[in-house]
Amino acid sequence: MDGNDMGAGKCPVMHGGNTETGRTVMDWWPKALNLDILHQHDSKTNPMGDFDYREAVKGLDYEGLKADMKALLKDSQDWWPADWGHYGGLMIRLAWHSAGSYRLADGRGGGGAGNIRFAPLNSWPDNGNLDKARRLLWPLKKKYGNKVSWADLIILAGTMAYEDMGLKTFGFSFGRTDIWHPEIDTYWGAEKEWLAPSDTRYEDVAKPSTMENPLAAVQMGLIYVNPEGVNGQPDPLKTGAQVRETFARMAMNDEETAALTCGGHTVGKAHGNGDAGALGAEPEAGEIENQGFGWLNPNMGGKASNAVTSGIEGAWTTNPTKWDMGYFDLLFGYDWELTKSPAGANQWRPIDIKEEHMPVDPSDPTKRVMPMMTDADMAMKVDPAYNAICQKFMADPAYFDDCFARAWFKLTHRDMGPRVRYIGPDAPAEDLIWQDPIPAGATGYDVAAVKADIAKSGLSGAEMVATAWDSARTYRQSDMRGGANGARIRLAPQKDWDGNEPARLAKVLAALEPIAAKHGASVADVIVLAGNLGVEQAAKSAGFDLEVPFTPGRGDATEAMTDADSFSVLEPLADGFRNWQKADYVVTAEEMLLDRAQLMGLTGPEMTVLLGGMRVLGTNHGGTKHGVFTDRVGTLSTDFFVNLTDMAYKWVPAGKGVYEIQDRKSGAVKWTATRADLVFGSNSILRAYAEVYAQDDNAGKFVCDFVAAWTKVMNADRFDLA
Ligand code: HEM
Repeated sequence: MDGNDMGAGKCPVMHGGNTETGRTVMDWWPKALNLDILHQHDSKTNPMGDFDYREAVKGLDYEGLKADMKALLKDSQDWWPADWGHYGGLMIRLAWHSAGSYRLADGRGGGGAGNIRFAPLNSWPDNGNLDKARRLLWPLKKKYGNKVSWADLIILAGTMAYEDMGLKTFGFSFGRTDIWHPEIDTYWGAEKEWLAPSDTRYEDVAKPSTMENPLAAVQMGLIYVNPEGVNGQPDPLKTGAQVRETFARMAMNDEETAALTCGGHTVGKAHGNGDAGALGAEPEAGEIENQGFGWLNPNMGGKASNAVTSGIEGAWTTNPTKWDMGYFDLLFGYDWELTKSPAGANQWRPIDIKEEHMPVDPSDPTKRVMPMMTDADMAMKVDPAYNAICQKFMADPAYFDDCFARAWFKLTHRDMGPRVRYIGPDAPAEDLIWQDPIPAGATGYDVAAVKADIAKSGLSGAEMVATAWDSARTYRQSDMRGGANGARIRLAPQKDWDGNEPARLAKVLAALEPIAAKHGASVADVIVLAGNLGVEQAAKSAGFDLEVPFTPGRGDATEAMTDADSFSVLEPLADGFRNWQKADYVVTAEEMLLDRAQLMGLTGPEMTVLLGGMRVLGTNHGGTKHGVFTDRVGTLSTDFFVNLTDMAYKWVPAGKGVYEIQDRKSGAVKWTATRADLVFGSNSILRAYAEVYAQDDNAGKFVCDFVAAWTKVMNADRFDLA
């Protein structure tokens, strides 16, 4: 019998492969660790192979693309006609929704990778009709090809739209590399239903700060707030409070938030002139013949004014294709009353508006139509703090222009990391505090002499390794912040974080800072060099004479260059690698370990080898016994893996998150461990990795792999070398 012999009652179709996403082999155990988040964006899913986009874009005809973009914005297509013959509003919304998924808490989301091309973002209710915007851009993507990524093209489209409509922008950087499948590490919320009521993600929806972290949108499928009000109930004051919290979670203060909202709605319009219920499915659920288009509107009839997107209908200003002060003129020039759009959405209407203040119909310049405000726009007038900021903008339009231009630049560039990563002729040269600036460091000093002085400093190997690790571990690839470069570990707030053991840190810095000064090296370099020395000494006591690779040139940041508030989100609440944890976190130690490894850009084997190494180097927090798996602390041995897989021991729970490693025969407690340690024996994949390093023939491989992973962590933020 072969696979084609179908017995009675069996499915007549060959169906051997798991070809749908609805059920994966791991669905049986939804609580199992999702190690796949460490192995995304594999070269096998990338049609471009090892193509280096950030190099290729340097050969782009920048001015040609910008001119073509401005022409495209005004070239209305019959299949999706432009409002007033200008796609500016639509493209700005595309760029804003691309960038606006960024959240400060974990640095994930944002427009830096072109993820809006894929589900779920391509099908979020809030991203309605942005599929059209991307398809409109296709001719330019096709023409400029490999030299421009989708991610860059999308942000450029919004920025050129503003420029074309009259704003002097703050600049633009290329350099966003596309991904080729959706990120699987980003947590967008636990809801199973689009636009489920806000209450599911708040402890108390009346208190915006109680929204679940790291989320930054009030409902599943929205970019920020519900435009109709909290849970769809209009009340501008309450909506204003949610606007404040959601934008703060995107790293925006009140002034930036007001500038963005008012400047965002200075151009374009909302679409709700028809029956929202008539729209087809979102792109990911669409019929195959729709070719990736969603929200198909049977009543469009080739007319821009019939479009339905949010369900809200109308423009905010009299001249919606011009960068001007029109938003303030109408919002503050009239009183507003609640009304419903043709699609039934809650929105606000001006009372007794003068005919000449009404915008014209997007499809018919001879007809004037009502403008509108959303509940979030009304918040700009009703909320006292936003109102005061708007008064300042109205009194000084040049100030408003500058605030908006800077906030738009921050919105669209924040997740690109430091300024050294910017590419192209329009990248601004000014250092901005949110870029976490770091001055260039010295390279010409005598590295061997520095190391010799560190060796004489009296610091222990564990002290040196732990300090270098603490300095580097804040790095997150999600928005390329943190890391050892800048030596911000010696500044507030980092120097005072519990996890950095302030007393031990102060002692180590007091020993290393004079050495840095003596040799003209940065403290950042000397911290890493000390860690490398600690690793070399530990390898030597295991019988391996090696030198950890080192490249000088890190700089030292100052307090003035450090936005202390925005650094507080980088504080590790747990670090499974150092077996350190604050008692009251909700996810388990192994989940924290996995999350940190993903943010640091480590693979599963790298995470394994680093953890196993840290456990024998004696770097566990505060000298507690947890997680010391060896009788020869400070030797870079495979003891963690050997002991973990040794049947002479058994593992016994001994209180919250702590386990005793007992000798099976005598019952004596040999060591203690936490969940972050035990998962390397319990998870089937991690155990397979652990077994590799426990094998007799892999002690040398372990040391090599540890040094390679360590070097990767120490250099993760060296964008100056890229
Ligand atoms: C307070 C948060 C915000 C809310 C609740 C909000 C809500 C909305 C809604 C409901 C629409 C109508 C979509 C449609 O039906 O086509 C819209 C459109 C638009 N939004 Fe916002 N928005 C917010 C912030 C922003 C920001 C920060 C920007 C950019 C800086 C922006 C730029 C735009 C633009 C340009 C359009 C017009 C789109 C077009 O002409 O097709 N919005 N917004």
